[in-house]
Amino acid sequence: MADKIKDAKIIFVVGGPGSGKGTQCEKVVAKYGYTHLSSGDLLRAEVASGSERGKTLQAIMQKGELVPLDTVLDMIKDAMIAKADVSKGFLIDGYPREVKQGEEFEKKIGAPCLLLYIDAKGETMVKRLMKRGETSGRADDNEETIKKRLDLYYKATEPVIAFYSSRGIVRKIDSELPVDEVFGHVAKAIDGLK
Ligand SMILES: Nc1ncnc2c1ncn2[C@H]1C[C@H](O)[C@@H](COP(=O)(O)OP(=O)(O)O)O1
Ligand SMILES: [Mg+2]
Repeated sequence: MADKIKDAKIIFVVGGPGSGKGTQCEKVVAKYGYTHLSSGDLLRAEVASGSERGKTLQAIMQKGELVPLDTVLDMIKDAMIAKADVSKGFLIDGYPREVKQGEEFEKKIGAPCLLLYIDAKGETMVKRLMKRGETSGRADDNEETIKKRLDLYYKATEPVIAFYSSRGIVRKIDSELPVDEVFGHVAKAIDGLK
């Protein structure tokens, strides 16, 4: 089963909460037909299902903490396998959150050919998340949880970027720009793939 996705084009989309990962991924889907898998969306769908696992996940996410690695990875892998036959490539959005998650992903699924590093300033991310929180209904889009998520991002996720930089697959995207300009740079990075 996993063989089907071994040779797939895999792009990691990494950046802080509210940096614009989801926004850019949607545009990539529209232009390139890639499959967008947001680890956060997969987890929130599990929460919405009302399952026991969902209840445990909700408590963790509400605190702004990372859910157990195996849970996220299994969800991503299942979703990738489900799309393997029709997908031209996969955008893995919001994963890896820490270096260990990247290592496990590569062991169980495959290696990314590109890491899009969606970069915005801390104050910009807070501002965007507070605004998103007015309508998102997300339990973690509140001031206290936002602060925890940002701290965790700097501590756990920034090392992910350093880890993949040494492989030469990181493209840093300035996400302070208007959405369409940001996308121009994202598209250039994707067009640069073999
Ligand atoms: N380049 C940009 N300029 C202004 N606002 C942006 C932006 N990119 C995203 N946003 C807005 C849309 C959302 O309300 C909010 C967070 O974006 P998002 O795509 O949901 O972020 P993420 O998925 O990284 O958490 O910021
Ligand atoms: Mg998102």
